[in-house]
Amino acid sequence: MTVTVRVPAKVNVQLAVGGARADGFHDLANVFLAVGLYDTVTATPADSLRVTCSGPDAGQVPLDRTNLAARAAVALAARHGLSPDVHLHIEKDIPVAGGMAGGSADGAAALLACDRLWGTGSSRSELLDICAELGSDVPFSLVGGAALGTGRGEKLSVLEVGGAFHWVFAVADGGLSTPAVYGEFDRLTAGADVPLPVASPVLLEALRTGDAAALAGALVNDLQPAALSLRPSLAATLAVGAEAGALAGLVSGSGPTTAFLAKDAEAAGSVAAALVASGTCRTARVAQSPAAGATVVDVLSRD
Ligand SMILES: C[C@@](CO)(OP(=O)(O)O)[C@H](O)COP(=O)(O)OP(=O)(O)OC[C@H]1O[C@@H](n2ccc(N)nc2=O)[C@H](O)[C@@H]1O
Ligand SMILES: Nc1ncnc2c1ncn2[C@@H]1O[C@H](COP(=O)(O)OP(=O)(O)O)[C@@H](O)[C@H]1O
Repeated sequence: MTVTVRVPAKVNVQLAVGGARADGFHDLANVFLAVGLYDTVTATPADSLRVTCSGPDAGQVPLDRTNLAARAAVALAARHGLSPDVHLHIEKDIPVAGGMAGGSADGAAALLACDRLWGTGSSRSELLDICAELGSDVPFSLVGGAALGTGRGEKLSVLEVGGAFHWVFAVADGGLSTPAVYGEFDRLTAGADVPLPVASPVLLEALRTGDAAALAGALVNDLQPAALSLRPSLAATLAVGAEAGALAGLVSGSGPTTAFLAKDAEAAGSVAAALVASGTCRTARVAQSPAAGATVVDVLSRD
């Protein structure tokens, strides 16, 4: 049997970051929105655990047991006393180390694929527990749509979304390390009174009503100053998107991908063209949200 799962990227429409906790993590009010850029993970029985990856950025993806897809298989197998003998193939379309949760997406997808392949029949809440062990963003990749993540981002409450939003993502050269960006946030806020992170009622209402202009006015990312400090060239990308008519732009999560909200599909096309022409990013991608979470799209039986 072969099981294929499709899983979306995310953008953080609000990322409110509190002070560093004793365990090194930061409490968040993290409003996740899944966007229609997808990886697919295919799980096939094998003699041992093996990860392969295809796609233009495949060379940047680790293929050892640090890969989040491999870690997901190991975690599920351990819970059931199984050996994680599976071939996981990742077709990577989500930018790598770009603040779009591509690794987390592959973790959630592999978990769902292996659960189906091995017939382990995990409940939704068991799957979500394993996701949270794998990383703060992994539960959201399973759930998709839109959700508020509290704690370190792993405790989710699903949010209503009243319409489609049109995005442009400017993909930067190279990645940014998430711990390094949180570390820079700590350095920039040292000595300051960091407020408790809370979700913005205006932003939640804009999502609920599908109002792009209102959402644009409420977009906020507390990690943006840290990402800009580590990668000052992102300011030029943000300026190009604004001049090209985006309703608003911000750094996606820990970056360095920048995300621009557009009025409609046509406006998104012109913002993308302007970003590519400016030479301030490696490429630009258009995508809509919300998108469904990790979903089994194909099951092939051998017989
Ligand atoms: C910033 C965000 C926004 O959604 O995502 P990215 O933009 O990187 O995709 C997340 O908070 C990233 O989540 P994720 O990438 O799953 O992080 P984890 O593996 O759990 O943690 C990696 C490291 O990030 C830092 N970290 C992560 C989450 C959090 N709430 N506080 C933190 O300080 C810690 O240094 C931790 O060791
Ligand atoms: N399946 C995976 N896909 C991409 N990166 C992965 C994967 N598994 C582990 N990683 C590691 O996670 C790091 C962060 O990648 P990614 O999840 O794409 O970005 P971000 O955390 O910025 O959203 C990469 O640099 C890579 O070393």
